[in-house]
Amino acid sequence: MPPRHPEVAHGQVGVLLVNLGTPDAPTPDAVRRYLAEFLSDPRVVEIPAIAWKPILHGIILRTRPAKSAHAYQQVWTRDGSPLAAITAGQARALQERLGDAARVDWAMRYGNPSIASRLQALKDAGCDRILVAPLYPQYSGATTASVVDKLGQALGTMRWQPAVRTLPPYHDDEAYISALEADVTAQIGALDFEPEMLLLSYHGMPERTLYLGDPYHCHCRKTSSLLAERLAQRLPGLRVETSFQSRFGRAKWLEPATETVLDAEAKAGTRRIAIAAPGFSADCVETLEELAIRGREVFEEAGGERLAVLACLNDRTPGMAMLETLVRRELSGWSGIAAI
Ligand SMILES: C=CC1=C(C)c2cc3[nH]c(cc4nc(cc5[nH]c(cc1n2)c(C)c5CCC(=O)O)C(CCC(=O)O)=C4C)c(C)c3C=C
Ligand SMILES: [Fe+2]
Ligand SMILES: [Fe+2]
Repeated sequence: MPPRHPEVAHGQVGVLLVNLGTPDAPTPDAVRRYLAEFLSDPRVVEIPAIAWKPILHGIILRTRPAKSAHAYQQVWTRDGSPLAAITAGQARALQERLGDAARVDWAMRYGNPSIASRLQALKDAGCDRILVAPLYPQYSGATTASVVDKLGQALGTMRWQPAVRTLPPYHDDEAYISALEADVTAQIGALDFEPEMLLLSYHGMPERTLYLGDPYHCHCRKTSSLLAERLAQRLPGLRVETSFQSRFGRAKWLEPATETVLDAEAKAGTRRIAIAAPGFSADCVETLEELAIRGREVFEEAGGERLAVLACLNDRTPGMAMLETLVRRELSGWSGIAAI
């Protein structure tokens, strides 16, 4: 084969947005495939494989897919899984904002489209400098680090690698806090009732990870305190609390649990609550089903009257302006792209 280097496109900058991943269809089979990959990641379940595999294949993958498929069916859209549809929308919106400065694509850590396939696609399109942006504001080993692990594996198969850098966590970034402040304030202002309390619900993690040095819990708390400080000016009198949702498995998870707070607040007389999920860049089964359907049931059964589950930043203006700022900052210095 003659050398093909001179003909190969190069000199472009790429941006790869990465989120968690989602099943290809809301069916038990597709959910089983997705969960098998997700829950085999040692960053997610930190139990030695020899002990975990029999539990995963013997119990979890026999029982959970049907239950989870039911949850996915309730939130599935014409464009597929909300998480995938919104992430694709974020990539389109960011491409519009960046224009010729960079080529934007998106991938999922588990399932499709894979990090390896979109990394290669960017490389084939001439991107020899690529920013990989895990869309997790708060760092955790199970999310941010797992994306970087998978990126490393993909690079390990490439003869001619692009130069890469990764977006750092942005839990306390001025651009992120301002986007949340603007978005939450606007959404609460548009409600037909006045909430007594704003609950900031983050995805949970096993509590043990906190003692092992994972900064996730501290990052969540920091986001909450920075946002609460801003909201105290904009919405005085609104009580802001933090909780952790989506408990999985038997170990102790970060507390307080979102469900427990909704139940206890209603029983203590709180009638009107708004929930925001600042740790999720895009609405997904965890916000649309767990919070907006099951959370509402818990709150109403305990005597609560109004529950508003606010939308995530998604691909609307405040969130996209934030992403543009974060990405331009990382790209500045690459091909003369200016930071803003
Ligand atoms: C935003 C940060 C997330 C952290 C931290 C996280 C940790 C974590 N998750 C599980 C188990 C499950 N998570 C599931 C769904 C899910 N998780 C996140 C994000 C974080 N997870 C998102 C965005 C989603 C939604 C995916 C979608 O398709 O919409 C699920 C699957 C759904 C279900 O069966 O309930 C599981 C399982 C663990 C064990 C963990 C930390 C160790
Ligand atoms: Fe999760
Ligand atoms: Fe969940």
